[in-house]
Amino acid sequence: MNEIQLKPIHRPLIGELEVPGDKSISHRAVMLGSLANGTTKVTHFLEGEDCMHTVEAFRSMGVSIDKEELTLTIEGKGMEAFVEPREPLYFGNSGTTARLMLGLLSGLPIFSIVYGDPSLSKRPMDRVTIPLKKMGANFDGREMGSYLPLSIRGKTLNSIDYTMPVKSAQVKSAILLAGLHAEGETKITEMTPTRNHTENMLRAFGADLKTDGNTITITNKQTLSATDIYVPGDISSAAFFLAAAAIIPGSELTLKNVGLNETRTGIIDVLLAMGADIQINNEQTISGEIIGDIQITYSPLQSITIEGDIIPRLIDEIPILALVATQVEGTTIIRDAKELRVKETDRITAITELLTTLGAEIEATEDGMIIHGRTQLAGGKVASYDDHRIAMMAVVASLVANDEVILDDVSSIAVSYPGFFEDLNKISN
Ligand SMILES: O=C(O)C1=C[C@@H](OP(=O)(O)O)[C@@H](O)[C@H](O)C1
Ligand SMILES: C=C(OP(=O)(O)O)C(=O)O
Repeated sequence: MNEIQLKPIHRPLIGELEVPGDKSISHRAVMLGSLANGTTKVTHFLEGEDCMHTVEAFRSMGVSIDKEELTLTIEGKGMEAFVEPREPLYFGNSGTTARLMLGLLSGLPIFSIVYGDPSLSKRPMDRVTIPLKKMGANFDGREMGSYLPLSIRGKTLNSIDYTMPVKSAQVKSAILLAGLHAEGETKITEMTPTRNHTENMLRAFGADLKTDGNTITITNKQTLSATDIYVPGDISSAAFFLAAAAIIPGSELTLKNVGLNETRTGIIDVLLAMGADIQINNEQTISGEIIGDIQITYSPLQSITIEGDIIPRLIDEIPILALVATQVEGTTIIRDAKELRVKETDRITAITELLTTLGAEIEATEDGMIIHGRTQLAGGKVASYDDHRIAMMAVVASLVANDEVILDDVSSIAVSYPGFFEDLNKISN
């Protein structure tokens, strides 16, 4: 255990930061770079534990991936060059690695066994194995292939026309990756748009992909061509500092080169709707993704209701938004977010228990939370539930608490934000 005592800071956050690379885009760059023909250079890669598990998986299948600081050089030789991994592939805590790799591995001509840490072993995999089995994929594992560990005997798949029952970019991406190697045309329809980084990056690698409303069609037998990828700053990491600046009077922060893909910017829309003072500068498009600088100046906020189609656009930011809600006037309602129950931990329970310990007025509902603001948070002893986003939320909570917060373990933060405390120090000293 890596317990930490966190003291309130009682001063504004001031300055400029460049947050680490986007986790979703980093995973996808390794996957597509490995499948492509030629050399792919990935810059501003996220060296968080989750993305490193993706890198290690491809190295175990014979792909040469060189890493120098935050630059990867991937020597892709197409899928025929993949070798059978000798050992089971370990995906740690990473749901994205697990779901996307199941799609990719089921269409490769190799046998593999995949597993993860205790948290990942509890997360549902049937949301991808059900549609992949419809494509002919061969899985075996507990409860008919619903949970890791799973074994996969890859083969040529059939295409499908699939309407997704869950709002999940991981499911969409798994089917798209399987569709790359399936016979014919694979069609996926989503009820609500989810993050579209797989689609953007497949296009950057030259794949033939059509989007018509909420339906995406991919044709088979595609050869991907290597291309260089710059990974924008992760808005899900930036969210912790945006939120901190939004609730600490006098704060003024600029977060540089953050990914602003509109399937991810729900946090900005919510903070603006609450009354935050946010400006976006220097917008540009690189490797098919919009990036820009986010400037935030503290201003008093009001409660709102967060529900419906915006939820997938801020799903990973709900822990930090719940903390913001404790610091604004009025009652904030979060609903339609049942997915939080199957993340690294049951995040609805984790958020509610943690913030209650610190004196917040918050109640859990089946698919969200109701939070009554504004409360002065107190100190206390809290648990991270081994979940990086809960741990970082607790750290931000400690900045506005009136006494010391003791957090049981901070090691999970390395999953998505290895330099989190260094970056916090840069703007809080
Ligand atoms: O595709 C991705 O990279 C991700 C999709 C989301 O999960 P779901 O697809 O399960 O909603 C998100 O919570 C996760 O952090 C990353
Ligand atoms: C849910 C998350 O990631 P994953 O599903 O990849 O574990 C997250 O980063 O908050």
